[in-house]
Amino acid sequence: MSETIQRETEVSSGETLVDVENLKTYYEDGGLLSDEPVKAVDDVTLHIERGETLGLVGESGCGKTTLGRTLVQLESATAGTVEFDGTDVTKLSGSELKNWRRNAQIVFQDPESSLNDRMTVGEIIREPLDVHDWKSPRERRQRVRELLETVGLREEHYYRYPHQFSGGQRQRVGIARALALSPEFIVLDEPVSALDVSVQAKILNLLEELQNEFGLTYLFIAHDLSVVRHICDRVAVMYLGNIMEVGPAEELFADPANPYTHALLSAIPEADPQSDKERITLRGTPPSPRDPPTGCPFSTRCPAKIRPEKYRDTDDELWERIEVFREVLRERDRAERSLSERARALIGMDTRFSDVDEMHEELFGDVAVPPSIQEQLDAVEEHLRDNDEAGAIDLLREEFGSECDTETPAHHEVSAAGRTSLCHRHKDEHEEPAEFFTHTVFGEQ
Ligand SMILES: Nc1ncnc2c1ncn2[C@@H]1O[C@H](COP(=O)(O)OP(=O)(O)OP(=O)(O)O)[C@@H](O)[C@H]1O
Repeated sequence: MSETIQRETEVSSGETLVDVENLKTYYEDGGLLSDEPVKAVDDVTLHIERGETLGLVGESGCGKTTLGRTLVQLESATAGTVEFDGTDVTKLSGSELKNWRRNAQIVFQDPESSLNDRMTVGEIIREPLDVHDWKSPRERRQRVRELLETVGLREEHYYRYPHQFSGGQRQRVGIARALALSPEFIVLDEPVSALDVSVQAKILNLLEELQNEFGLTYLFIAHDLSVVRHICDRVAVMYLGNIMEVGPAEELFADPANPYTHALLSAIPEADPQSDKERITLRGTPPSPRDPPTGCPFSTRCPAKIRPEKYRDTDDELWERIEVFREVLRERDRAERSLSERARALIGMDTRFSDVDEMHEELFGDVAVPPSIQEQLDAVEEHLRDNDEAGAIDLLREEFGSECDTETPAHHEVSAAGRTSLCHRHKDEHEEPAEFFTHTVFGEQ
C-alpha cells in the first residue's frame, strides 16, 4: 500500500502534462439499427500529471481504448480539447501532427497480433525511427540495439522474428518500439492482460523501471483492478463514455465515492475466501452507447439511485421490479427481441408471456403492490395497451423517476486530494453513496 504512495511522491511532479477537456469521440459508422453515432467517449474531462501513472478502468466497451487512442491522436476527437504542455493536439495536422506523434506512443494489449510477423524484431523497433527519418541508418541500428537491452532483450534478437518469441518477449518488443522516439507519454492498453500471470509481474516491473529511468507518463488501461491498485498513482473509473470517478488510487480503493466504483470494487474476489463481504450486483448490461440514458449515465443500473421522496420507504423488492419495468420499456427499441423476452431475461425468469397482463403478472405477481402504486402501474399499462410506449415511459419517469433520470450530475469534489465523482448523491440534500450502501447492501451482513 505505502509502496504506491511512496512511488507517487517520487515520480509525479504535480505538473499537468495532459489536459483533457469535454472530450467526445463518436463513431459515425452508419449502424444498421440506428443513425445515432456510437458515443464511445462522451464528455471526458481529466488531467494527467507529468511522471504519473493514471489507471483507466471500467467494463468492456465503456470507451477506454477509444479514449486512449484519442489522446495519442489515433482517433479524431469529435469535440473538446486534448492539450499537451498547453498545445491542443486535436487541432494539429500534417507535419505538425507527425512531429508531435514522437511524443505520444501506445503499447497494445495483444502482442500476438500487434507485431508484424513478416518483419524482424529489429525492423519492428526501427520502423518509427525510419518513419521519422531519425538520424542516420547506422545510428538507428545502434539505437535499436540499445532499446533491446533497455527492455531486457538481447542484441542477437535483432534478426529474429516475433513468432520465435514468447508472449512476454513480444510485449517487450512492443514496449521497445514505443520507446524508440523517446516519448514523454505512453498509453498502455491492457499491456499485460494477454500474458501469463508469472510474466505479467515482470512486464509491470519493467514498465515501472522505464518510467523511473525516463520520467515517462502513463495512461494504464486495465480490466484487472488489483494490477491497477499496484501500479497506478491515480485511477479514473469509466462507464458508458464518462469518467465516473477519478482520484488517487489508494483513497479511491479504500473509500470509493461513486456508486459505480463501489459496484466495480465489490466485484473483486476477496483474497480471504472466508470473507463474508457483500457484493453489489448490477442488473442487466450497460445501455447502448448509441442511446445513453438522459440524466446520469449510470442511472439505469445504479443500485443507489435516488428515489422520489414519497417512495423512499417503498419495499426494495417492489422498487427493483418497477426499475426493471422501466428498463424493459426503455430497452424495447434496442433489439428485435419481444417485450416479454426482454423482461424475462432481465429478471432471470424462464416462463413466457406475450401481453401486458402477463408481463404485469411476471413482474409484480409475487410482490405486494400498495394501491397507490397499483394505480400508477394501471395508468402506465393503459398506455401500453394503446401502443403508446413513449407515453408509458414518460409516465413511469414522471412518477417514479428522480433527478438521476433527468439531470446530468456534476463532477463533485469528494476529497481534499481533489478526487471527483459524478453523482447527484454528493449534493448536500442527499445521503452519500457510501452511507446508502452501509445500511442497504453492506448493512445486511
Ligand atoms: N471503429 C469503431 N467503430 C464503431 N464503433 C466502435 C469502434 N471502435 C469501438 N467502437 C465502439 O465504441 C465503444 C467503446 O469501445 P472501446 O473499445 O473504446 O471500449 P473499451 O472499454 O476499450 O472495451 P474493451 O475493454 O472491450 O477493449 C463500444 O461500444 C465499441 O463497440
